[in-house]
Amino acid sequence: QKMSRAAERLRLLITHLDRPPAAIAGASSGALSSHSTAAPYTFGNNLLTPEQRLFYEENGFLLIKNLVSEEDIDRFRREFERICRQEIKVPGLVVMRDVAIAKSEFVPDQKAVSKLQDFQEDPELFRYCSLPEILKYVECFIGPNIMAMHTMLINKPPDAGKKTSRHPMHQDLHYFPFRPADRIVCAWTAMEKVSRQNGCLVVLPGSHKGTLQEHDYPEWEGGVNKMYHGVRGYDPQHPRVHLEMEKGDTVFFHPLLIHGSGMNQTQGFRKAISCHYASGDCYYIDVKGTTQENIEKEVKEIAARKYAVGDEITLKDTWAVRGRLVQGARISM
Ligand SMILES: CC(C)CC(=O)SCCNC(=O)CCNC(=O)[C@H](O)C(C)(C)COP(=O)(O)OP(=O)(O)OC[C@H]1O[C@@H](n2cnc3c(N)ncnc32)[C@H](O)[C@@H]1OP(=O)(O)O
Ligand SMILES: Nc1ncnc2c1ncn2[C@@H]1O[C@H](COP(=O)(O)OP(=O)(O)OP(=O)(O)O)[C@@H](O)[C@H]1O
Ligand SMILES: O=C(O)CCC(=O)C(=O)O
Ligand SMILES: [Fe+2]
Ligand SMILES: [Mg+2]
Repeated sequence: QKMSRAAERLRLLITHLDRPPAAIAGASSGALSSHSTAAPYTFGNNLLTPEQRLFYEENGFLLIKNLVSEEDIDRFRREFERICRQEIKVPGLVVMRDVAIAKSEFVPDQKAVSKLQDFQEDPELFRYCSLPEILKYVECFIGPNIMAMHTMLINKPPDAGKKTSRHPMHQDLHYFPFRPADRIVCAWTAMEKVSRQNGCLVVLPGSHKGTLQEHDYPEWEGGVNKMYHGVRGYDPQHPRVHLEMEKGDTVFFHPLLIHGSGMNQTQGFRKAISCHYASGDCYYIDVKGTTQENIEKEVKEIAARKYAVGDEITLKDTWAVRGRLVQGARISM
Protein backbone atom coordinates (compact mmCIF):
# COMPACT_ATOMS: atom_id res chain seq x y z
CA GLN A 1 0.00 0.00 0.00
CA LYS A 2 1.31 3.39 -0.97
CA MET A 3 2.00 5.74 1.94
CA SER A 4 0.68 9.28 1.89
CA ARG A 5 3.28 12.03 1.92
CA ALA A 6 2.46 12.91 5.52
CA ALA A 7 2.78 9.29 6.54
CA GLU A 8 6.13 8.99 4.83
CA ARG A 9 7.43 12.16 6.49
CA LEU A 10 6.26 10.98 9.85
CA ARG A 11 7.80 7.57 9.33
CA LEU A 12 11.14 9.21 8.60
CA LEU A 13 10.75 11.41 11.68
CA ILE A 14 10.11 8.64 14.11
CA THR A 15 12.01 5.65 12.77
CA HIS A 16 13.46 3.67 15.67
CA LEU A 17 12.58 6.43 18.10
CA ASP A 18 8.90 5.93 18.72
CA ARG A 19 7.56 5.23 22.19
CA PRO A 20 4.93 2.51 22.23
CA PRO A 21 2.40 3.05 25.04
CA ALA A 22 3.11 -0.43 26.48
CA ALA A 23 6.73 0.46 27.14
CA ILE A 24 5.68 3.69 28.79
CA ALA A 25 3.20 2.20 31.24
CA GLY A 26 6.05 0.39 32.96
CA ALA A 27 8.75 3.01 32.60
CA SER A 28 7.49 6.44 33.50
CA SER A 29 10.88 8.10 33.33
CA GLY A 30 10.90 7.30 29.64
CA ALA A 31 7.52 8.92 29.23
CA LEU A 32 8.70 12.05 30.95
CA SER A 33 11.84 12.69 28.95
CA SER A 34 10.17 15.11 26.60
CA HIS A 35 11.83 16.09 23.34
CA SER A 36 13.82 12.88 23.58
CA THR A 37 12.36 11.62 20.34
CA ALA A 38 11.75 13.05 16.94
CA ALA A 39 7.96 13.02 17.49
CA PRO A 40 7.86 14.29 21.05
CA TYR A 41 4.28 15.45 21.24
CA THR A 42 2.35 12.29 20.45
CA PHE A 43 2.24 8.58 21.16
CA GLY A 44 1.87 6.09 18.34
CA ASN A 45 -1.06 3.95 19.40
CA ASN A 46 -2.91 3.53 16.12
CA LEU A 47 -5.78 5.92 16.79
CA LEU A 48 -4.33 8.99 15.12
CA THR A 49 -3.69 8.72 11.42
CA PRO A 50 -0.13 9.65 10.40
CA GLU A 51 -1.57 12.88 8.99
CA GLN A 52 -3.25 13.76 12.29
CA ARG A 53 -0.18 12.90 14.29
CA LEU A 54 2.08 14.98 12.10
CA PHE A 55 -0.41 17.84 12.25
CA TYR A 56 -0.29 17.94 16.06
CA GLU A 57 3.51 17.63 16.08
CA GLU A 58 3.82 20.60 13.75
CA ASN A 59 0.91 22.80 14.84
CA GLY A 60 0.29 22.00 18.50
CA PHE A 61 -3.44 21.34 18.08
CA LEU A 62 -5.78 18.86 16.42
CA LEU A 63 -9.45 19.38 15.65
CA ILE A 64 -11.71 16.31 15.68
CA LYS A 65 -15.11 16.88 14.11
CA ASN A 66 -18.32 15.66 15.72
CA LEU A 67 -16.66 13.90 18.67
CA VAL A 68 -19.14 14.53 21.48
CA SER A 69 -22.79 13.64 20.96
CA GLU A 70 -25.55 16.18 20.77
CA GLU A 71 -27.33 14.37 23.59
CA ASP A 72 -24.37 14.71 25.96
CA ILE A 73 -23.93 18.38 25.12
CA ASP A 74 -27.60 19.08 25.74
CA ARG A 75 -27.27 17.41 29.13
CA PHE A 76 -24.24 19.60 30.00
CA ARG A 77 -26.19 22.65 28.94
CA ARG A 78 -29.17 21.76 31.13
CA GLU A 79 -26.87 21.18 34.11
CA PHE A 80 -25.19 24.53 33.48
CA GLU A 81 -28.58 26.24 33.48
CA ARG A 82 -29.56 24.56 36.76
CA ILE A 83 -26.33 25.82 38.34
CA CYS A 84 -26.99 29.35 37.07
CA ARG A 85 -30.50 29.28 38.53
CA GLN A 86 -28.87 28.19 41.80
CA GLU A 87 -30.94 25.02 41.94
CA ILE A 88 -27.85 23.07 42.92
CA LYS A 89 -24.76 24.00 44.83
CA VAL A 90 -21.48 22.43 43.80
CA PRO A 91 -18.57 22.32 46.28
CA GLY A 92 -15.49 24.16 45.05
CA LEU A 93 -17.19 25.58 41.98
CA VAL A 94 -16.07 29.04 40.84
CA VAL A 95 -18.79 31.07 39.15
CA MET A 96 -17.27 33.92 37.25
CA ARG A 97 -19.00 37.00 35.88
CA ASP A 98 -17.71 39.27 33.14
CA VAL A 99 -15.78 42.24 34.49
CA ALA A 100 -18.20 44.58 32.65
CA ILE A 101 -21.06 43.45 34.93
CA ALA A 102 -19.07 42.30 37.98
CA LYS A 103 -20.21 45.22 40.09
CA SER A 104 -23.86 45.23 39.02
CA GLU A 105 -26.71 43.53 40.83
CA PHE A 106 -26.64 39.72 40.68
CA VAL A 107 -29.40 37.88 38.85
CA PRO A 108 -29.49 34.08 39.08
CA ASP A 109 -29.49 33.52 35.34
CA GLN A 110 -26.99 32.36 32.73
CA LYS A 111 -26.77 35.95 31.51
CA ALA A 112 -24.77 36.77 34.62
CA VAL A 113 -22.27 33.93 34.30
CA SER A 114 -19.30 34.06 31.94
CA LYS A 115 -17.54 30.95 33.14
CA LEU A 116 -17.73 28.03 35.55
CA GLN A 117 -14.45 26.69 36.80
CA ASP A 118 -13.65 23.60 38.85
CA PHE A 119 -16.79 21.53 38.30
CA GLN A 120 -15.02 18.31 39.36
CA GLU A 121 -17.63 17.79 42.11
CA ASP A 122 -20.56 18.01 39.71
CA PRO A 123 -21.08 14.44 38.45
CA GLU A 124 -23.05 15.49 35.39
CA LEU A 125 -20.57 18.08 34.09
CA PHE A 126 -17.59 15.98 35.15
CA ARG A 127 -18.90 13.19 32.92
CA TYR A 128 -17.41 15.25 30.10
CA CYS A 129 -13.91 14.63 31.47
CA SER A 130 -14.39 10.84 31.48
CA LEU A 131 -16.02 10.43 28.08
CA PRO A 132 -14.26 7.50 26.39
CA GLU A 133 -14.24 9.29 23.04
CA ILE A 134 -12.29 12.17 24.63
CA LEU A 135 -9.94 10.00 26.69
CA LYS A 136 -8.85 7.86 23.77
CA TYR A 137 -7.49 10.99 22.10
CA VAL A 138 -6.03 12.39 25.31
CA GLU A 139 -4.03 9.16 25.65
CA CYS A 140 -2.41 9.86 22.26
CA PHE A 141 -0.96 13.08 23.64
CA ILE A 142 -0.12 12.34 27.27
CA GLY A 143 -0.11 8.55 27.63
CA PRO A 144 -2.32 6.13 29.59
CA ASN A 145 -2.21 7.66 33.08
CA ILE A 146 -4.68 10.53 32.95
CA MET A 147 -5.59 13.15 35.55
CA ALA A 148 -8.31 15.74 34.94
CA MET A 149 -6.67 18.83 36.44
CA HIS A 150 -8.76 21.78 35.41
CA THR A 151 -12.36 22.00 34.27
CA MET A 152 -14.28 24.87 32.72
CA LEU A 153 -17.57 25.68 31.07
CA ILE A 154 -17.20 28.95 29.21
CA ASN A 155 -20.32 31.00 28.49
CA LYS A 156 -18.82 33.89 26.56
CA PRO A 157 -21.36 36.70 26.84
CA PRO A 158 -22.40 39.10 24.10
CA ASP A 159 -19.85 41.86 24.34
CA ALA A 160 -21.16 44.67 26.52
CA GLY A 161 -19.41 47.22 24.30
CA LYS A 162 -16.01 47.35 25.96
CA LYS A 163 -14.44 44.28 24.33
CA THR A 164 -14.22 42.59 27.72
CA SER A 165 -15.53 39.36 26.20
CA ARG A 166 -12.14 38.84 24.56
CA HIS A 167 -9.68 36.42 26.02
CA PRO A 168 -6.14 37.68 25.39
CA MET A 169 -3.60 35.46 23.69
CA HIS A 170 -1.95 33.23 26.26
CA GLN A 171 -0.32 29.89 26.99
CA ASP A 172 -2.22 27.77 29.50
CA LEU A 173 1.05 26.50 30.99
CA HIS A 174 1.38 29.93 32.62
CA TYR A 175 -1.31 28.78 35.08
CA PHE A 176 0.10 25.31 35.78
CA PRO A 177 2.80 24.48 38.33
CA PHE A 178 3.34 21.02 36.90
CA ARG A 179 5.47 19.53 34.18
CA PRO A 180 6.47 18.32 31.70
CA ALA A 181 4.48 20.49 29.32
CA ASP A 182 4.36 17.72 26.73
CA ARG A 183 2.38 15.52 29.12
CA ILE A 184 -0.44 18.10 29.41
CA VAL A 185 -3.26 18.60 26.91
CA CYS A 186 -6.51 20.54 26.77
CA ALA A 187 -9.73 19.18 25.27
CA TRP A 188 -12.14 21.99 24.28
CA THR A 189 -15.55 21.10 22.88
CA ALA A 190 -17.89 23.53 21.16
CA MET A 191 -21.38 23.31 22.71
CA GLU A 192 -22.86 25.07 19.69
CA LYS A 193 -21.59 26.52 16.45
CA VAL A 194 -18.64 28.79 17.19
CA SER A 195 -17.52 31.26 14.59
CA ARG A 196 -15.44 34.35 14.29
CA GLN A 197 -18.65 36.28 14.97
CA ASN A 198 -19.26 34.83 18.42
CA GLY A 199 -15.60 34.64 19.43
CA CYS A 200 -14.15 31.29 18.43
CA LEU A 201 -10.71 30.19 19.54
CA VAL A 202 -7.80 31.83 17.76
CA VAL A 203 -4.49 29.96 17.70
CA LEU A 204 -0.93 30.62 16.59
CA PRO A 205 0.05 27.35 14.88
CA GLY A 206 3.44 25.96 15.88
CA SER A 207 3.80 28.22 18.91
CA HIS A 208 3.86 25.11 21.15
CA LYS A 209 7.46 24.59 20.01
CA GLY A 210 8.52 27.74 21.83
CA THR A 211 9.07 28.27 25.53
CA LEU A 212 6.77 29.64 28.22
CA GLN A 213 6.59 33.40 27.82
CA GLU A 214 6.08 36.20 30.30
CA HIS A 215 2.39 36.98 30.85
CA ASP A 216 0.66 40.04 32.21
CA TYR A 217 -2.64 41.90 31.92
CA PRO A 218 -2.94 43.42 28.44
CA GLU A 219 -3.34 47.19 28.41
CA TRP A 220 -6.95 47.25 27.26
CA GLU A 221 -9.00 50.39 27.76
CA GLY A 222 -12.31 48.67 28.46
CA GLY A 223 -10.91 46.48 31.22
CA VAL A 224 -9.70 42.89 31.49
CA ASN A 225 -11.18 39.99 33.42
CA LYS A 226 -9.51 38.78 36.58
CA MET A 227 -6.57 36.51 35.78
CA TYR A 228 -6.91 36.94 32.02
CA HIS A 229 -3.22 37.42 31.46
CA GLY A 230 -1.86 37.65 27.92
CA VAL A 231 1.59 37.01 26.50
CA ARG A 232 3.72 40.12 26.82
CA GLY A 233 4.53 41.90 23.59
CA TYR A 234 1.96 39.94 21.57
CA ASP A 235 2.72 40.33 17.90
CA PRO A 236 -0.56 40.84 16.01
CA GLN A 237 1.30 40.17 12.75
CA HIS A 238 1.90 36.50 13.60
CA PRO A 239 -0.25 34.28 11.34
CA ARG A 240 -3.42 33.33 13.25
CA VAL A 241 -5.92 30.61 12.62
CA HIS A 242 -9.56 31.00 13.65
CA LEU A 243 -10.99 27.65 14.72
CA GLU A 244 -14.59 27.71 13.59
CA MET A 245 -16.35 24.65 14.97
CA GLU A 246 -19.73 22.94 15.00
CA LYS A 247 -21.52 21.64 18.08
CA GLY A 248 -19.61 18.57 19.33
CA ASP A 249 -16.38 19.32 17.49
CA THR A 250 -13.41 19.08 19.83
CA VAL A 251 -9.96 20.58 19.64
CA PHE A 252 -7.02 19.12 21.57
CA PHE A 253 -4.17 21.52 22.16
CA HIS A 254 -0.76 21.73 23.79
CA PRO A 255 -0.34 23.97 26.89
CA LEU A 256 2.34 26.08 25.19
CA LEU A 257 0.15 26.81 22.17
CA ILE A 258 -0.59 30.53 22.12
CA HIS A 259 -4.36 30.98 21.85
CA GLY A 260 -7.17 33.30 22.84
CA SER A 261 -10.61 34.23 21.66
CA GLY A 262 -12.10 37.28 20.04
CA MET A 263 -15.04 39.40 21.00
CA ASN A 264 -18.55 37.92 20.94
CA GLN A 265 -20.34 40.17 18.48
CA THR A 266 -23.62 38.25 18.59
CA GLN A 267 -26.50 38.37 21.06
CA GLY A 268 -26.03 34.73 22.05
CA PHE A 269 -23.85 33.28 24.82
CA ARG A 270 -21.10 31.24 23.15
CA LYS A 271 -20.67 27.99 25.07
CA ALA A 272 -17.79 25.56 25.28
CA ILE A 273 -16.75 22.93 27.80
CA SER A 274 -13.14 22.02 28.45
CA CYS A 275 -10.78 19.98 30.55
CA HIS A 276 -7.03 20.15 30.98
CA TYR A 277 -5.46 16.77 31.47
CA ALA A 278 -2.02 15.93 32.80
CA SER A 279 -0.24 12.62 32.98
CA GLY A 280 -0.47 10.93 36.39
CA ASP A 281 3.32 10.89 36.39
CA CYS A 282 3.80 14.61 35.96
CA TYR A 283 5.44 16.39 38.89
CA TYR A 284 4.89 19.73 40.59
CA ILE A 285 7.41 22.53 40.33
CA ASP A 286 8.12 25.54 42.52
CA VAL A 287 7.35 28.64 40.45
CA LYS A 288 9.31 30.97 42.71
CA GLY A 289 11.76 32.99 40.65
CA THR A 290 9.97 32.14 37.37
CA THR A 291 7.63 34.12 35.12
CA GLN A 292 4.71 32.33 36.84
CA GLU A 293 5.23 34.16 40.13
CA ASN A 294 2.65 36.83 39.23
CA ILE A 295 -0.16 34.33 38.71
CA GLU A 296 0.81 32.41 41.86
CA LYS A 297 0.37 35.61 43.83
CA GLU A 298 -3.16 36.14 42.47
CA VAL A 299 -4.19 32.54 43.00
CA LYS A 300 -2.99 32.67 46.61
CA GLU A 301 -4.84 35.90 47.28
CA ILE A 302 -8.09 34.44 45.97
CA ALA A 303 -7.59 31.13 47.84
CA ALA A 304 -6.85 33.01 51.05
CA ARG A 305 -10.09 34.97 50.75
CA LYS A 306 -12.22 32.04 49.67
CA TYR A 307 -11.01 29.48 52.19
CA ALA A 308 -9.79 31.85 54.89
CA VAL A 309 -6.38 30.24 54.85
CA GLY A 310 -3.01 31.91 55.22
CA ASP A 311 0.26 31.71 53.38
CA GLU A 312 0.70 28.03 54.26
CA ILE A 313 -1.37 27.03 51.25
CA THR A 314 0.87 26.40 48.27
CA LEU A 315 0.05 26.64 44.60
CA LYS A 316 0.69 22.90 44.42
CA ASP A 317 -1.98 22.29 47.09
CA THR A 318 -4.58 24.25 45.15
CA TRP A 319 -4.02 21.93 42.18
CA ALA A 320 -3.57 18.65 44.03
CA VAL A 321 -7.00 18.99 45.69
CA ARG A 322 -8.75 19.66 42.38
CA GLY A 323 -7.07 16.95 40.30
CA ARG A 324 -9.07 13.75 39.68
CA LEU A 325 -7.77 10.50 38.22
CA VAL A 326 -9.83 9.44 35.19
CA GLN A 327 -7.68 6.63 33.77
CA GLY A 328 -4.64 4.57 34.82
CA ALA A 329 -2.59 5.49 37.87
CA ARG A 330 -2.07 8.62 39.94
CA ILE A 331 1.66 8.38 40.47
CA SER A 332 3.06 11.75 41.46
CA MET A 333 0.24 14.24 41.05
C1 LIG B 1 -5.78 27.44 31.77
C2 LIG B 1 -6.79 28.27 32.48
C3 LIG B 1 -6.59 28.23 33.97
C4 LIG B 1 -6.74 29.66 31.92
C5 LIG B 1 -7.81 30.50 32.46
O1 LIG B 1 -8.85 30.07 32.74
S1 LIG B 1 -7.47 32.14 32.60
C6 LIG B 1 -8.75 32.75 33.63
C7 LIG B 1 -8.62 32.26 34.96
N1 LIG B 1 -9.71 32.76 35.65
C8 LIG B 1 -9.97 32.39 36.87
O2 LIG B 1 -9.24 31.66 37.47
C9 LIG B 1 -11.23 32.91 37.43
C10 LIG B 1 -10.94 33.82 38.50
N2 LIG B 1 -12.15 34.34 39.00
C11 LIG B 1 -12.52 34.15 40.22
O3 LIG B 1 -11.85 33.49 40.98
C12 LIG B 1 -13.76 34.87 40.66
O4 LIG B 1 -14.62 35.05 39.61
C13 LIG B 1 -13.44 36.23 41.35
C14 LIG B 1 -12.72 37.19 40.39
C15 LIG B 1 -12.55 36.00 42.57
C16 LIG B 1 -14.74 36.87 41.78
O5 LIG B 1 -15.50 35.93 42.51
P1 LIG B 1 -16.33 36.31 43.78
O6 LIG B 1 -15.38 36.78 44.83
O7 LIG B 1 -17.23 35.19 44.09
O8 LIG B 1 -17.22 37.49 43.20
P2 LIG B 1 -17.64 38.87 43.80
O9 LIG B 1 -18.80 39.28 42.96
O10 LIG B 1 -17.80 38.79 45.26
O11 LIG B 1 -16.44 39.85 43.44
C17 LIG B 1 -15.32 40.08 44.27
C18 LIG B 1 -14.50 41.17 43.66
O12 LIG B 1 -13.99 40.74 42.39
C19 LIG B 1 -14.42 41.62 41.35
N3 LIG B 1 -14.66 40.82 40.17
C20 LIG B 1 -15.64 39.93 39.98
N4 LIG B 1 -15.57 39.37 38.79
C21 LIG B 1 -14.49 39.94 38.18
C22 LIG B 1 -13.91 39.79 36.91
N5 LIG B 1 -14.40 38.95 36.01
N6 LIG B 1 -12.81 40.51 36.63
C23 LIG B 1 -12.31 41.38 37.52
N7 LIG B 1 -12.83 41.56 38.75
C24 LIG B 1 -13.90 40.85 39.05
C25 LIG B 1 -15.67 42.27 41.90
O13 LIG B 1 -15.91 43.48 41.28
C26 LIG B 1 -15.32 42.44 43.36
O14 LIG B 1 -14.44 43.52 43.49
P3 LIG B 1 -14.45 44.45 44.81
O15 LIG B 1 -15.88 44.82 45.00
O16 LIG B 1 -13.88 43.59 45.89
O17 LIG B 1 -13.58 45.60 44.42
N1 LIG C 1 -2.73 43.18 22.84
C1 LIG C 1 -3.14 41.92 22.87
N2 LIG C 1 -2.57 41.03 23.71
C2 LIG C 1 -3.01 39.75 23.74
N3 LIG C 1 -3.97 39.28 22.98
C3 LIG C 1 -4.58 40.12 22.12
C4 LIG C 1 -4.21 41.48 22.03
N4 LIG C 1 -5.02 42.06 21.12
C5 LIG C 1 -5.86 41.11 20.65
N5 LIG C 1 -5.60 39.94 21.26
C6 LIG C 1 -6.29 38.66 21.07
O1 LIG C 1 -6.13 38.26 19.73
C7 LIG C 1 -7.22 37.42 19.36
C8 LIG C 1 -7.89 37.96 18.13
O2 LIG C 1 -8.47 39.20 18.47
P1 LIG C 1 -9.56 39.97 17.63
O3 LIG C 1 -10.25 40.93 18.51
O4 LIG C 1 -8.94 40.51 16.39
O5 LIG C 1 -10.56 38.83 17.35
P2 LIG C 1 -11.04 38.29 15.98
O6 LIG C 1 -11.83 37.11 16.36
O7 LIG C 1 -9.90 38.16 15.06
O8 LIG C 1 -12.02 39.43 15.55
P3 LIG C 1 -12.08 40.22 14.16
O9 LIG C 1 -12.84 39.33 13.28
O10 LIG C 1 -12.77 41.47 14.56
O11 LIG C 1 -10.65 40.47 13.76
C9 LIG C 1 -8.14 37.39 20.57
O12 LIG C 1 -7.83 36.27 21.37
C10 LIG C 1 -7.78 38.66 21.28
O13 LIG C 1 -8.14 38.57 22.64
O1 LIG D 1 -13.12 29.63 25.41
C1 LIG D 1 -12.35 30.58 25.34
O2 LIG D 1 -12.69 31.69 25.03
C2 LIG D 1 -10.89 30.36 25.66
C3 LIG D 1 -10.68 30.09 27.09
C4 LIG D 1 -9.25 29.83 27.42
O3 LIG D 1 -8.41 29.75 26.59
C5 LIG D 1 -8.89 29.64 28.81
O4 LIG D 1 -9.74 29.87 29.70
O5 LIG D 1 -7.75 29.26 29.07
FE1 LIG E 1 -6.50 29.02 27.49
MG1 LIG F 1 -9.97 41.85 15.27
